[in-house]
Amino acid sequence: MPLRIGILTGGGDCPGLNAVIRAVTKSLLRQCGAEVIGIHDGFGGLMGPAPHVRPLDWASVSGILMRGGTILGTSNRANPLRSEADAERTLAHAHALGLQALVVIGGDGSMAIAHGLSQRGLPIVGVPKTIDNDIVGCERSFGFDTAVATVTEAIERLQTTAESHGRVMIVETMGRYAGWIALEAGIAGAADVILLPEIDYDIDAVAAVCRARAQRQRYTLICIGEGAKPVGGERTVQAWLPDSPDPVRLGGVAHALRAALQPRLDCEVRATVLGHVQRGGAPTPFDRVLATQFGNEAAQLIMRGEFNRMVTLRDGRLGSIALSDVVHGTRQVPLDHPLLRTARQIGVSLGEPA
Ligand SMILES: Nc1ncnc2c1ncn2[C@@H]1O[C@H](COP(=O)(O)OP(=O)(O)OP(=O)(O)O)[C@@H](O)[C@H]1O
Ligand SMILES: O=P(O)(O)OC[C@H]1O[C@](O)(CO)[C@@H](O)[C@@H]1O
Ligand SMILES: [Mg+2]
Repeated sequence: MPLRIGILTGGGDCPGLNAVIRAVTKSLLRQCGAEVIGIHDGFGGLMGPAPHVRPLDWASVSGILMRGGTILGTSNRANPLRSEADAERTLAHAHALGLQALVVIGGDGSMAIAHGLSQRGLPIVGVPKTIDNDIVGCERSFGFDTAVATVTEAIERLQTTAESHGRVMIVETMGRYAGWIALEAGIAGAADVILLPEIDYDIDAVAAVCRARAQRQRYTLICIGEGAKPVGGERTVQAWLPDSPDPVRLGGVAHALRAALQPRLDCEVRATVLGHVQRGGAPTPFDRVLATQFGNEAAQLIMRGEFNRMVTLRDGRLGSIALSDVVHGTRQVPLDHPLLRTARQIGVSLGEPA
C-alpha cells in the first residue's frame, strides 16, 4: 500500500506556496510512489460536511513553481480547533481519506492548529510560511525575500518623485508586530528613516531628520512597519475581525505618521500604504529555491517518519523543530540585531532621540 499524504496551505497567501506544493508532491511521488491529496482552502477543506480535496499528480504540479498565490486556495478563518465537533469532523475526514500524514504549509496560526491536531493523533509535518519572517525557530521563511524586493522597488520609485517635489514620502510595509520587512527593504531602498514595531519612535526626532534633510537634499524617505507606534502612543489598527482568533488587522500607520509630521514641517508629507501588493505575484528566485528546499525537506521528514515537527532554517541549515516549540510567540527583530547597528552607523534614523 503506497503512503497517502494530504497537503494544505493555511493563513494568508504568500509567494512560494506553489513551489512548496510542487516540491513536496514531486519528492514524494519520485521517492516513494506516495499518493498526494491536495486539500482546498486550508483547514476549510477538511471541516465541511464532506472533504474538499483533489489528487495531485506530476502534471498538476508542473509549471507552478513561479506562480504566486496557492493552487489549493487558503483560509485565515477555518479553524478546526474552534469546537470539539469541528476537530472530530476534521479528523474523521482525514481518516476516511486514508491520510497517513498531513503537510501543513502556514504561519503561526496554522502551526497552532497543526499542533492541536497532532496531539489528537494526526501525524503532521509543518512548513513555515509568511512574508513577515516572524515564525519562532526559523530564521527565514519563503515569501519574505519577495516582499522585500517589492517594497524596495516601491521605495526607489518614491525616491524620484520625492526628490522632484522636495517632499517627505512615507511608505508603510506589512509585517504585523515584526519589523523585518521594513528594516531590510528600508536598508535596500536607501530609506533615510526606518521605523519598526520593536522601537517606539520619537516624532520630534523624525521631524528633525526631515528638516535637516530639507536643507541638504530637499526630500526624505521614511519606511515604517505597520506595527510601529510613537513613544507613549498606540499601534494603528485598521480592522477588527471578531470571528478570527487573531482578530487585529494592523494598517494605516503611515497616515497617522503623516498627520503628526505635517504640522511640524514646511514641506509636504505624503503617505503610501503598500498593502497586499507585497504578498502577491511571482516569488523571487531566492524564495523559489527556499520553498523548494522546504518542500523537499518536508517530504524527507515524512519518509523518515519524523512527525509533529516543522521544517526550519537555522544558521543557514535546513532542519526541523517540534511543533510544540513554535506555537508560542513571534520572532521580532532583536534590539541587538547587527542590521540595526549598521543602519545607525551609516546615518539612517530609527526614530530614536538624537
Ligand atoms: N493561536 C491560535 N490557535 C489556534 N488557531 C489559531 C491561532 N491563531 C490563528 N488561528 C487560526 O489559524 C488559521 C490561520 O491563522 P492565521 O490567519 O493567523 O494564519 P497563519 O497560518 O498564522 O498565517 P499568517 O498569519 O502568516 O497569515 C485561522 O483559521 C485562525 O482561525
Ligand atoms: O490578508 P489580511 O487578513 O488582511 O492580513 C494581513 C496581514 O497578513 C500579513 O500579510 C501576513 O501575516 C501581515 O503582514 C498583514 O498584517
Ligand atoms: Mg498568523
